[in-house]
Amino acid sequence: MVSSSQVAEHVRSVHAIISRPQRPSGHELVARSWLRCFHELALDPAADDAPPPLAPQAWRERGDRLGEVMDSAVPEMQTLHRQLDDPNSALVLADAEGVIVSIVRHPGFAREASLRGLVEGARWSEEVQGTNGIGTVLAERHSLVISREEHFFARHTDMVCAGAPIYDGVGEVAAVLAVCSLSPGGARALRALVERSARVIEHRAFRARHATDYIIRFHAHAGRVLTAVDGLLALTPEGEVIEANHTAFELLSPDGEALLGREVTEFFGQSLPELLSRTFRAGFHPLTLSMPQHQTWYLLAQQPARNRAQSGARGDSGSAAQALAELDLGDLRMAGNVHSAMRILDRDIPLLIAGETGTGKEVFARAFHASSQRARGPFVAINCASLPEALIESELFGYKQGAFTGANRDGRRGKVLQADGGTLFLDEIGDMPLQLQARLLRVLEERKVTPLGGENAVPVDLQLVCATHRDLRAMVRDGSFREDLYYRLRGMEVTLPPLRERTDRRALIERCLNEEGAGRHPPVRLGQAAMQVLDRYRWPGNIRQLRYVLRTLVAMCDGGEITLRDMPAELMDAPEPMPAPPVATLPAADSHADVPPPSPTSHLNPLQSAERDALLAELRRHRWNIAGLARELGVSRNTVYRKMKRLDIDTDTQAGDGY
Ligand SMILES: Nc1ncnc2c1ncn2[C@@H]1O[C@H](COP(=O)(O)OP(=O)(O)OP(=O)(O)O)[C@@H](O)[C@H]1O
Repeated sequence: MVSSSQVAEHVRSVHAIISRPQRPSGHELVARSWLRCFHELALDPAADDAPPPLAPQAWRERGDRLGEVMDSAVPEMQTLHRQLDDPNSALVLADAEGVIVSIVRHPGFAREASLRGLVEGARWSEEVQGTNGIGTVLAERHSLVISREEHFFARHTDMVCAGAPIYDGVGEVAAVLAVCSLSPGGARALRALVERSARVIEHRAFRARHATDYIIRFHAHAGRVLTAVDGLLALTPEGEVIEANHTAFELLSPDGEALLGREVTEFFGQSLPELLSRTFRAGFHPLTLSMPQHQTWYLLAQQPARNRAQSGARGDSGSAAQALAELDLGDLRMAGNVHSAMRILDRDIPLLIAGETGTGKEVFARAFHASSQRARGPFVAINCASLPEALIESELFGYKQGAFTGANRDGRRGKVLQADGGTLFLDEIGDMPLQLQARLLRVLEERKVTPLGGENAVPVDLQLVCATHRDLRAMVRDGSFREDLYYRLRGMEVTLPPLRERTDRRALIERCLNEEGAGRHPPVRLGQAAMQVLDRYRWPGNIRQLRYVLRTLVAMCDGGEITLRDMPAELMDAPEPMPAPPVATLPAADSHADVPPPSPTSHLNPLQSAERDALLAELRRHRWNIAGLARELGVSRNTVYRKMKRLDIDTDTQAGDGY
């Protein structure tokens, strides 16, 4: 806590700044806030008490009023909290009046947090808490960091607080996401992380709120379309703007001119139906629109994720299509796939999922089913590659009693009929024998099944989803797959990217780790260097292999953290480094803070760089005591020196480190 001499010192510096006519440049924002606190709000910097927090019912109601923002914030806050990995911090969501409605913190920080008023129901507006990373964000309407002595109240001067606004669809601040930390360092990085998470929350909330509206996603930079920082417009079927996200306001209305209620043609020179059909023809890749004033927009028009009738019928407005949406972790191609699949939900169009083994084709099929109106019906999966050819037919179409020798006496319904009212998932469809392809085609065309040995065709109503890792088009060309069936199956085709090409790999690794480590106390985390190795590995077995590796790591992990030393040798010795991903995932809002300086070690391959980072981290942990590190690793000092040499770590590096 802050001592009385520090309080006196702080009060003196507050008075010095607010009474000075000329304020030091670079601190205008803080000085402005101090002036507000002192003159307009008549606050005393030495005051050391705050009003009690609101009663639980009152702050819970405020949280409920945030609706989709609250729903989207909860999982994102958990992810950010894990990423920050700071036991002395609290991550909070406050409403537009600065009242904390949700908080995530380490259990060990609970007492410190409540001593500082970082509890649900506490109000952190400037009126109550002076200059701070929540109230000052509300006053200034942009993300910022309030660091230690920049707080108005002396009682907060041992804290760093970074906050970012979350906007609603009409350009107003709906909430603030903030992290308050007692740990030293990293304020700029904190701000970038909080800002990015705020954008993710805002984006998800916007899309959930407008699941039944037409959406335009756009940006002036091609790489930002379909990320959490693109512009979003929600439109009526006539193409009128209903709501816009903050980026859209910034891009289309930089001077604050009206945006809502205007027609989309005014901005992009084309009507909504034109944009929709061009997007469709472009295979759901962003269009390039060159405007007369030399402005170029990259844009994608999307149909409603759900139609209104469906949303009513499901009666779970927020969560429909959720299972599919959850597969979108930021990779451009996955986002496109999810979007394409959403478009055909409940429209009786077969889905064909292509992709290497282990890329999540079955997971995608299940999510498609779970997001549809058939979610309560059966999901029936059959792997055409794992069944003997002779059995596929009876497995699929069933048989009447006594149809063939060895058949069950009572007959069998077959998978197709079992899937009635639900989804039939035919995995490895490329392995289906030609003669059965003809039968399947007939079922799809007639929507009726005749079991083996039976006479009467039984009507069936199902959604068909097929998957393959083969090149079906080539199979059609060489005659091993029926062309008519191929076109019948691929009403919509999505290709899942291999893990090594996904730009959201880290998020996916985090997600799989959470699932594999569910229920572990303390939760298992990945150290930075270990994450880097996983991120850069080639993953020939894709997500399936990733899950096996994580499962083993979790099982073997004694403490709470998986480190480089726990990594299996095949990952460390991988011969080929990962190629750089094709597009950036989420450009951080504070992009300057994130641009790394040119590396003196750029001749190292990514795996070597990961090794270098890990060794550097270990050296720092040992304050560059090589003998100590060697002892801990159980190797000779010479081995450490050799490794340092090979990885370009020398005493200059140490000097740059400040040791
Ligand atoms: N988005 C995801 N999040 C978490 N785990 C996933 C995801 N996608 C796939 N997985 C995991 O990866 C593994 C492989 O997934 P799945 O069986 O769907 O792949 P597949 O492409 O159908 O494989 P195959 O072609 O070999 O049948 C499973 O353990 C699954 O849980």
